[in-house]
Order: sequence, then structure tokens, then C-alpha cells
Amino acid sequence: MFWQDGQLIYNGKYKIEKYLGGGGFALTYQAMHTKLNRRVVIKTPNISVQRDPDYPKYVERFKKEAQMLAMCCRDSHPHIVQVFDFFVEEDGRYCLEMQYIAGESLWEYVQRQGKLPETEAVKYIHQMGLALVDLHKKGVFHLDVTPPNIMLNFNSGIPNSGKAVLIDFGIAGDMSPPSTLSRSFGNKAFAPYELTRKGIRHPTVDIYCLAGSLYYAITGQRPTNSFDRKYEQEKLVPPKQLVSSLSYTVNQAILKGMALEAKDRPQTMEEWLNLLSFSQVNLTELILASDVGVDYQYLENLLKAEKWKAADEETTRVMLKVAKREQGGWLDYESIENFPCTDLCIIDQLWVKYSNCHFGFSVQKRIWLECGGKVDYETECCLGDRVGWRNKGRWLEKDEYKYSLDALNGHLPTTKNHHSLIWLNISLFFSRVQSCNF
Ligand SMILES: Nc1ncnc2c1ncn2[C@@H]1O[C@H](COP(=O)(O)OP(=O)(O)OP(=O)(O)O)[C@@H](O)[C@H]1O
Repeated sequence: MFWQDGQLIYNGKYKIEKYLGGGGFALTYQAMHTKLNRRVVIKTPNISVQRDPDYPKYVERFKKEAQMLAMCCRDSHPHIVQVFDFFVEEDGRYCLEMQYIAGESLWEYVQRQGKLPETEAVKYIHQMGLALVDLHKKGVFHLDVTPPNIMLNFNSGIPNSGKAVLIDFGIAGDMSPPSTLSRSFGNKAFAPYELTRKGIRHPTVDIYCLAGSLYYAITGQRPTNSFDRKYEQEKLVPPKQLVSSLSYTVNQAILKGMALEAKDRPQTMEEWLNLLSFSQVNLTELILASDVGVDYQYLENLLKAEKWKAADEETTRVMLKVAKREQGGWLDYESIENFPCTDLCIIDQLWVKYSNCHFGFSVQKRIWLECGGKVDYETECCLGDRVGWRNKGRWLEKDEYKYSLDALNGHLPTTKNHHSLIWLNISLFFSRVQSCNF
């Protein structure tokens, strides 16, 4: 440790309050800006780095980190730590002054109080995702988005009031001596194995780390590290196996984000957040106000009771009623094009809500988009394969559907008229869902 508690530095501008910690490169202190009476954090290279023959090189990188952070927090992002100053102490030591985040890291929080409720964990991770979308747009990759680097700023005493703030851009600046493995490979349990390759700069690294952080927050356990998965054939235990109440959507989002190979992960942070955002659906009161006076209470009762098959049939019934196509028994081109968005959205929200984001048109639409989002038969087949409406290239018969939560994501509602053939043009229908924007 360089500085003692109470020590004044930089001509008395700062009073050191306490040592917060440090790693391969730097020591971090809590300090008081004596003129402004503002609590800040000061980071400075540690002794071993100062003795390193490459010290000037690290100082250069440290400066770059400061500049990069300053650039990143230029628009004062609520979830990225602010940089205030970069200065050289009288003895030649370089120092970075940053915003002090009152609270504790996600790592410490979970260690102290155990795994978090799904909604709380998703809230923090979603905030980090928004910060990373912003960084990625600026061409910056954090590469170490791990629970110790996610600070939670709490309103004292109010549960679930935390705001997550991303700190420590050390790896993004790539400034550690090569001997410090932890810094060159981030925090092993949360980093994808490809991060060991020099020069890896891609959103999929941050996606893996963030999905791993969510895994930790929700299960209270570190995920199996990617090296052991890659080279020792160890398996990642799905988070739902550890927390059975976890929604299918969040479980899937974690597994996709932590896919071992980068090519199998969502390729942008926005894409990954989209997977997560289905779990953000307002799971409280739904307003069932139809544009055309259709009553959705019976559908809601069936879904609430998890009577999936009856709910599927009722969905067909109400949709034909909305479109005034009861006689025809199927939705033609015109009725799909003009299907009221409000009603489409109500039906979707009911399915999403009661299946815990596992079923619903919006879930199916996301998969349809992943299949290319075109209005053609190839896209329909891709969707059919992904949601389990097709098996080995054959469309299922009406009694072959699976009416349980064990079915594939998006399996229900089936868009099948139970008395006749497929009753709508699937691709056309999802292009309508897409244009309704939900
Ligand atoms: N802006 C901040 N506000 C409050 N606490 C912080 C802030 N930045 C870091 N800390 C705390 O300081 C300690 C050290 O953090 P830091 O990120 O500098 O260390 P590290 O990652 O171990 O170091 P290195 O980056 O050299 O590996 C951690 O406990 C962290 O929670």
C-alpha cells in the first residue's frame, strides 16, 4: 500500500480515506476531494508495475484508459463510472480520479445475501447491457464485465433499489503486465476461452461475460469456466437446473449468451438484450381492452389454469372472431393485414405472461426474425423446425403438438385450426406481428 488512511496527496487536494483494493495493475483508494467535499476514487499503478522495465509503456496505456473512460462517460451514461481527472502526483505517480459509487459490487452483494430474485438480477444485468450497447457503439469493448466490476449503488435500506454501474476498464485498455494472468484473462469463471487470444475485440466477449454474471447473480454459483468446457469436456449446468423457478426465457438467454463458441452467441449486445427483454414484460395487471369488443376473460382463465390445449383452441376462436372470419374458419390475406394490433398484443401478452415468457406471438416472431424474417416458405420451415411444429421435415398433425411447458420455446399458440388445415399464412402473420411493433 502506498498511502495511509488520512494522508493528504496532490498538495492537499485529496485526503485518502481508505484502501479499497487492487489487482495486477493498480491500487484503488477511496478519498475526499477536500475543496469540493466530494468523495472520489483514486486509482494508481502498484509497486510491481512501477518496478517493471516496461513501466513507461504501462503508463501510456493507463493514460489511454483514462482518455477512453473520459470519452465513454462524456455523455454521463448512468451506468458507466465517471472519470473526473488524470494527474501526476508530486513523486511522479500517475493517478486517475473517478466517481465514487456508494454500495458494493454484485460479487459482494451475492456473497453476502445469496442468489438474487430473477427480476432484480435481470434489472442490473439489463442496465449493464445498456451501458455496453453504448460502449460498443463507440468501438470500446470492456472484456471484463464480471460481478466484481459491476457496482451496485443502493438507496439505503430500500430493497431492489440498486442501480448498476460498470467500473474497471483495465482490460479494455489492455494495460497489465503479461505475468498477471488474471488481468490478461479476466475473471476465469466469467470469460470466454477465446479471450486468451491476443487482440480479441468483439461484442460476443462482453455478451459471454455478462451472461455469466447473470448466471452468478441468479444461482449464487460461478459458472463452469470456459477452458474446462472447451478442453476438459466439462458441461455448463443450465441455471434452471439450479433454480427451478427460473423462467425459460432467462435460462435460454443465459445459455445462448454463454455458448462456448462465439459464432453461436447473439452477435450484438442489442440482440442478447432482446432475448432478455421478454422477461421484462409487465407481469402484473394486463388491460384486456379489445379494439373490437372481444372478451378475453375466458382465454385468460384457461391460461392461468395452464390448460394449454383449451387455451390454444380458444385463441383460434377469438382470432377468428376479431377478424370476423368465423364462417370462413381461417384468416385470409386481408384479415391478417388488417388484424387490430391492440388485440394481437393482448393475446400475445396473455400467452407471454402465463407461460412465463415461454409461449406467445412475440416469442415466435423473434424466432421468425432469427430465421431471416422473410415472407416465404423457407422461413416458415425454419420457424416450424425451431418451435417444434415440424419434425424431420414433416409438419405435425393436430394431435402431435405438445401442450406443456416442456415444449420448445414458441411452440404455442399453434396457429393451427383444430378442425381443419393450417389456418393462416404463417410468414405473413409474423410480418403483421412485426409491423404491430411489440
Ligand atoms: N468507482 C468506484 N466506486 C467505489 N468502489 C470502487 C470503485 N472502483 C473500484 N472500487 C472498489 O475498489 C476495489 C478495487 O477495484 P479495482 O477494480 O480497481 O481492482 P481490481 O480489479 O482488483 O484491480 P486491477 O484493475 O488492477 O485488477 C474493489 O473492491 C472495487 O469494488
